[in-house]
Amino acid sequence: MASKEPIRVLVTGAAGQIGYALVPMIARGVMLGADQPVILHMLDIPPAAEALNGVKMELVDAAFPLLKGVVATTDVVEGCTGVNVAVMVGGFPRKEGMERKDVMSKNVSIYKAQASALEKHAAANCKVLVVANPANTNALILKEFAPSIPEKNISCLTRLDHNRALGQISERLNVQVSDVKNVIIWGNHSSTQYPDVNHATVKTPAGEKPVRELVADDACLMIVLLYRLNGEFISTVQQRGAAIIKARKLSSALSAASSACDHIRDWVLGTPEGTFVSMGVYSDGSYNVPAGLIYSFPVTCKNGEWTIVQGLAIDEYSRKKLDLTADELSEEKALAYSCLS
Ligand SMILES: NC(=O)C1=CN([C@@H]2O[C@H](COP(=O)(O)OP(=O)(O)OC[C@H]3O[C@@H](n4cnc5c(N)ncnc54)[C@H](O)[C@@H]3O)[C@@H](O)[C@H]2O)C=CC1
Ligand SMILES: O=C([O-])CC(=O)C(=O)O
Repeated sequence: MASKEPIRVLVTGAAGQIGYALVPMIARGVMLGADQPVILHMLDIPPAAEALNGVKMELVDAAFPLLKGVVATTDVVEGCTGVNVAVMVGGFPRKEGMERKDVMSKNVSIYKAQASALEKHAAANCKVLVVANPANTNALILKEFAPSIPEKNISCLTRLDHNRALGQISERLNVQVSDVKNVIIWGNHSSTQYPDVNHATVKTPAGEKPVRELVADDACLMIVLLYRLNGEFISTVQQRGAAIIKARKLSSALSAASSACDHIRDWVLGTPEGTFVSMGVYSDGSYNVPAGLIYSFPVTCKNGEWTIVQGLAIDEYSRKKLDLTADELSEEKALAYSCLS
């Protein structure tokens, strides 16, 4: 069988800690499939050039059969040229004493410049995933400054939060994580996100059961667990990033890299029948979320396109949570725009 044409994948911030976990996953076929050759484009800034070259040396040393080439560069045009998939991990982190506006203003200028480079030099129909925080708003800026890239092609990562929610349910109900599905992360990749289990199910010997029904199977456990699903469960997922930083003294990296692979794999190759995943995408007003925000929704993917899952019942408690995180995104949007003027 003739081998497939390589797909060019850009990773920005490739010399950083997520980059270091992500590039070997891509080179091994975790992101695009075990039969899909790839050419990696790794972009970072000049102070990281030597470290970036070290990562390139290790990629050569690992002799990945699917890896057909590596471009390691600090030149944004070279980095973006011809790429089919762009994973934007590079950004300006918040440092001690900095205000939110200072961080936003640095990231707005980075994402404005990279948007223009992608628009001019990436392959037609390039799919973009923004990982760097504030992920939703960086993606929105990228969309605004790359008007010729279809808005359907620009997304941000909330799959890590989605996977964290699956992991928490698996641990709490003592079931395999692969048997849990259809949790939803609504909104911002921040502590206002709403991890929603109302539509989640677990595969059991008796068929698929709603998580809430499973919990309710045991009347004694019901009150405790329902309380936890609406309280502790939500705050654990919302605060998981901070808990990892506390434990590792560094933010999540392997789980972020793995979730970025899940996000792109499902987007390109499709979600399994009956399964939805969470992606930060451009809101069209579904679920009365204001249009024009990059907001995390439940989606299914087919033929390289995502579609927001429609018609899910939203109770009063959930409605408030959906609105709260939308309000935060509207504020972030206004802050980002104020940095542009
Ligand atoms: N959406 C999500 O679920 C998650 C997002 N993050 C975010 O991902 C980002 C990266 O995290 P880490 O890899 O841990 O950070 P890191 O600091 O280890 O690496 C960031 C890299 O980006 C590079 N960089 C900075 N400005 C750049 C630019 N203009 N162009 C290209 N590269 C640039 C830096 O030189 C550095 O090598 C952070 O913003 C972090 O907050 C982290 C975990 C989860
Ligand atoms: O909180 C952070 O800085 C990293 C992050 O986004 C996460 O782990 O979800």
